[in-house]
Amino acid sequence: MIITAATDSLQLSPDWDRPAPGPIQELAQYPVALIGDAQSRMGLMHAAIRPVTPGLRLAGTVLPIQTREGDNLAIHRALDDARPGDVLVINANSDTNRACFGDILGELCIARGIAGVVIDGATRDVAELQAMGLPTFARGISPAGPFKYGPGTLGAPVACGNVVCHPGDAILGDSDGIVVVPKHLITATLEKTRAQDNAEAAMRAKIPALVH
Ligand SMILES: O=C([O-])CC(=O)C(=O)O
Ligand SMILES: [Mg+2]
Repeated sequence: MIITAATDSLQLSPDWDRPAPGPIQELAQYPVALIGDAQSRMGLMHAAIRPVTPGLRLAGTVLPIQTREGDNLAIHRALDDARPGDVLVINANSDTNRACFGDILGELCIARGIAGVVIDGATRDVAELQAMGLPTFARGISPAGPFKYGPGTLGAPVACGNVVCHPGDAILGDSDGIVVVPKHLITATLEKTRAQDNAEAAMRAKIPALVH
């Protein structure tokens, strides 16, 4: 950690297997809405979780973090063990009055190859996050900074935007919002998404004939 703080209030989990990146990168070619349709319109986060770095798409695998609202010790500690392609998925108890994330953590994420950040809570420093190109989604934005005392959990499933997120699940984001694909369903969802895309292309092809 780049901060000096006791971490005995944090609960750590054993490491987990990450799914192969190929199918997730392929899923990332499709809109979040279409992926959601392919999984029966389930696994989509609450509409309050919005992009705060417009235009930056997100695709990677879930690294779940639970932190007390207004505190980010757990996020600092999580970055010690994070792997390239991980997405920080943070349950900050939906609190939007105090940010738990910002540009210094953002720079650490970039250095570690983190694919993006999704926060059921608030961030700050959004201009800097946009400039560094870190896809960031959050329930809110606040200039108020966080404390660093814990408690928190790392690597245990968390709720984020009403969706239960397990370590290693695929997570994708675009200007519409966020979808989570359970790890064991990534390949099946990719196939269904392709089929849904073909079905929509067939519908679009009929449109010109309707114009007189
Ligand atoms: O102060 C904090 O811990 C949050 C923040 O703004 C940063 O990481 O830059
Ligand atoms: Mg900052």
